Amino acid sequence: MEPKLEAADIGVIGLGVMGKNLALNIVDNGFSVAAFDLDKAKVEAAEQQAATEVAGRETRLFGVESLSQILASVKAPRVFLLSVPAGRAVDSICDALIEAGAIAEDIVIDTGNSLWTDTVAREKHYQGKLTFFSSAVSGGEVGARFGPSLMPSGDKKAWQRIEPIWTAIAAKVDADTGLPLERHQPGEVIEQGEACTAYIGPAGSGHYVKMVHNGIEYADMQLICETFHFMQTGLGMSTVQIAEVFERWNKGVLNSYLIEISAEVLRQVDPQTDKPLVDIILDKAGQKGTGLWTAVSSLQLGCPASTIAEAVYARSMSTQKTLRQQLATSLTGPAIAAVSAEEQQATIDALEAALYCAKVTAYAQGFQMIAMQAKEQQWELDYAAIARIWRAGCIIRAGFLRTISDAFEADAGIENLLQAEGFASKLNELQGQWRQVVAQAVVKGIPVPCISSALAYFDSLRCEVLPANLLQGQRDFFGSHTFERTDAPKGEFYHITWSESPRKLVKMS
Ligand SMILES: NC(=O)C1=CN([C@@H]2O[C@H](COP(=O)(O)OP(=O)(O)OC[C@H]3O[C@@H](n4cnc5c(N)ncnc54)[C@H](OP(=O)(O)O)[C@@H]3O)[C@@H](O)[C@H]2O)C=CC1
Ligand SMILES: O=C(CO)[C@H](O)[C@H](O)COP(=O)(O)O
Repeated sequence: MEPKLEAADIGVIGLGVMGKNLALNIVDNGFSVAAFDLDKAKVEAAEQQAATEVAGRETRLFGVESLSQILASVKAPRVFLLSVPAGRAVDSICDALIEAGAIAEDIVIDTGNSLWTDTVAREKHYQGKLTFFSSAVSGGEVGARFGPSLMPSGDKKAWQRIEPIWTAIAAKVDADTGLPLERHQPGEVIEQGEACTAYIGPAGSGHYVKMVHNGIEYADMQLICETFHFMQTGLGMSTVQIAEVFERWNKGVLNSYLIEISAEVLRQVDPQTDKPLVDIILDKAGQKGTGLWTAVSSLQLGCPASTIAEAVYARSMSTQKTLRQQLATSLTGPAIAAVSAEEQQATIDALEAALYCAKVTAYAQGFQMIAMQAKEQQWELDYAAIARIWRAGCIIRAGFLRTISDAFEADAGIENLLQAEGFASKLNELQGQWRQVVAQAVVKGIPVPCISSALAYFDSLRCEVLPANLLQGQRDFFGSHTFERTDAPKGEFYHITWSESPRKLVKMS
């Protein structure tokens, strides 16, 4: 590999699933790329693909053998895109770049799923040595190749420098319809439409937004899985019949990438056994941490995100396979009776309504978390823009993100999406079917942790008075923790002298 010094518009470091495809996407859009990976074979594969996949195209991707070579191969002011596993690899590359001669003006963009607090720390740590910038990416392999959703944050000058590349490679949506303008072929470019990227805010904010995106992704996926499980075990439907239901749902309010791919997965036959692939896939879910980080952050913020947290627990529960296998024989549940065709259809309709309502709660929880964190960190975020850049390219892209961006455009100050008229009226209308699904699941003994916790979230938000009054009484009883009164100003605290007789009310200072 002969480095072409001072030639490339950008250097890409890490040519795995995401890095290679982002590099090829950048090339499609007319920019030149110097590419590096620890694994030489990956560099050669990327070079080969860039050189051959579009007939007659001038090659704009060339590989380099070291970080020193990549530094020598990118036009100043230099920009480097990192696509490596979150954690130590990010720091080891930054440190090695500095040792190899990187300077403060060089921009290093971390596109991995890094923990947002690490990003905040890195921006500070590398100040004066290089410009550490971050841009979370969503869209998986195909998104990276043909148009991801990009969530950049950090130094504004760095953003001005990279914006043209980001705008070019991001997914696009039609400005009038809000629908994705998709491309599927190497070499294809979409210049019109709105790009699914927008400067999010100061360092860490983009990774926080991406983390919550993934939390919503966990919830969305688990909710779909619960409807699948209900149809399979409660309604006795085959995987192909359920795929047909998902295909129908994808044409309605549930229109989304995750519904679309769920239907495809259900239609897939295992090449080895000719059985539905889903029946062969072991029911133990993996996770890399972003959903868990979202759940932890919600607890730290005191922002209820129970639908998201239940989705993380559902993955953990799935991994307890041996325990479940043992208990499946000793813990009994109700027998599930066969249902009539009419009952089956009514239940499928109710499941569609329940899935829609529960999905809205996951987005409401996610957006409220982002707003609460923004307040704590003093980030000024544009929530409508965040919803807009999720309309295409990312894993949670869905028709209804337009309703979310419309809601924030109408009132940027809403605290929770359930305050938006469009969502409130829809959930009010559909809640009967949502309740029916949860009730039937309980009667039949089918676990629906996310759908049911979402309903509890909805019902809690509807409750003007929650039993936290009794709870405060309990706390005061055993620990003199005090309570506020409904008939006194907020911030005044009272205590009952529980162990005295007669008990007295004491106003605390
Ligand atoms: N896959 C996905 O759908 C998405 C992934 N992400 C995030 O993007 C990042 C990359 O993910 P993905 O592409 O899937 O991961 P991969 O494991 O496929 O790719 C990572 C690449 O980085 C290389 N690498 C690791 N350390 C170094 C280093 N020190 N110097 C140079 N190269 C290095 C690896 O090489 P080697 O294999 O030889 O170690 C590998 O080729 C992760 O943070 C991930 O969380 C974000 C959105 C979606
Ligand atoms: O960021 C992503 C999509 O938006 C990745 O696909 C994510 O890594 C998937 O997470 P997990 O492995 O925990 O399911």
